[in-house]
Amino acid sequence: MPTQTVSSQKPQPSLELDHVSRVYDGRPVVRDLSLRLEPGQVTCLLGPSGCGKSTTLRMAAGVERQDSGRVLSEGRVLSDDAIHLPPERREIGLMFQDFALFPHLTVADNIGFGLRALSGRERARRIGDLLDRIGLPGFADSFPHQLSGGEQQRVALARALAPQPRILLMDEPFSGLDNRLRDEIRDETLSLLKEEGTTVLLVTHEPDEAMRMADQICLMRQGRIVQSGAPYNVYNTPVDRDAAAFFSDINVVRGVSRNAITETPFGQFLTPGFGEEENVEIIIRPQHLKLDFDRSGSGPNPTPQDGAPARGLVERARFMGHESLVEMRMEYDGSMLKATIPGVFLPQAGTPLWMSLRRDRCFVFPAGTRRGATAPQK
Ligand SMILES: Nc1ncnc2c1ncn2[C@@H]1O[C@H](COP(=O)(O)OP(=O)(O)OP(=O)(O)O)[C@@H](O)[C@H]1O
Repeated sequence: MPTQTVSSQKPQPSLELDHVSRVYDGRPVVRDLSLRLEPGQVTCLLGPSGCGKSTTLRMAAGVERQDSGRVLSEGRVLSDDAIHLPPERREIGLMFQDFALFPHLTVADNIGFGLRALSGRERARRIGDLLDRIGLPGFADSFPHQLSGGEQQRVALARALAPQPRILLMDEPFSGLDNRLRDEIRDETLSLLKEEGTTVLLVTHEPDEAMRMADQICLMRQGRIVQSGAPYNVYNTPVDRDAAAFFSDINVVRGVSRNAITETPFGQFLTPGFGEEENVEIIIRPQHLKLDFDRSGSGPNPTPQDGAPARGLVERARFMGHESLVEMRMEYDGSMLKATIPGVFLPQAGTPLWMSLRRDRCFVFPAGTRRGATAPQK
């Protein structure tokens, strides 16, 4: 096999992209991107449409060749300037959005498509086992057109996993399913992937999907990975304002740093490392903005955890199912802030309420910059 081995002291990732780049028509769409898939883990490439996720996945698969950089598997070079193994020689499974089953083959033959090397008995055993595990034991002789969308998706997953690929690359595999079914199929898929111990790279533009599925999220923007880590860390310590905003609505409180302190209607924030007179943005998610009733013009006492409260008037309140969304207009400067409150809380428009910010959930960034994170305020 025309491959080379690269020595390394660290445990080898199942798949590694090493400084890969891709240019289309003179436009860089993947820029110097490095990524490691750890064995048995689900890694989600998450980002807005057009940021280069699918191109990255196609280079990992070998369907497409990078202009520069390398693709390795367990330290073995799969593709670089000299070598390029085709997809079928990479022991990689692929599953795309249009998971097109072969319409003229039965469910069993679709699942068994990649198992032609096995004996008839072994093949039948593996197909039967997978049919049981996807919850479709009686469907072996059905044809794809006789199945619902969710059932077809399950069969496509079984087909992709049947040859026991070490690595499965999935490009928006759930996007053809309706919302309710999607959650169910995602959970089933994750259980099956974990049972099989498959290493997965999953491309999605949906933060909820990445949070639900991933061991590691790689957040992409304009051809680069701007942040990667466990879902909890990526959500709770965003690298910049846009990274925070990708996962939920955000509130932005603005101020100016003077002597390493930024005054806001919610009290002082420490802004060490900021320039004198530098504009500061304090970001907080709506669920971390607290609301309190107005008691004859005064609010709750300031605390180290929540800083000082600021008063506002309810602009509108809406019931969203499991929570209520309250939009507040700040008395201080007329700006709008949003709070989400669990359960039913629907104050009348014009009601005065006091808002405070959970300090440990605030992110402080220089205004208008990307990737300039400082630590959350303690
Ligand atoms: N074969 C191609 N030729 C020219 N441009 C391409 C080609 N494939 C993709 N592009 C462009 O490269 C950019 C990145 O595309 P890519 O499909 O990787 O993004 P994506 O993040 O997966 O987006 P989406 O979620 O919409 O699929 C896009 O602007 C796209 O139009």
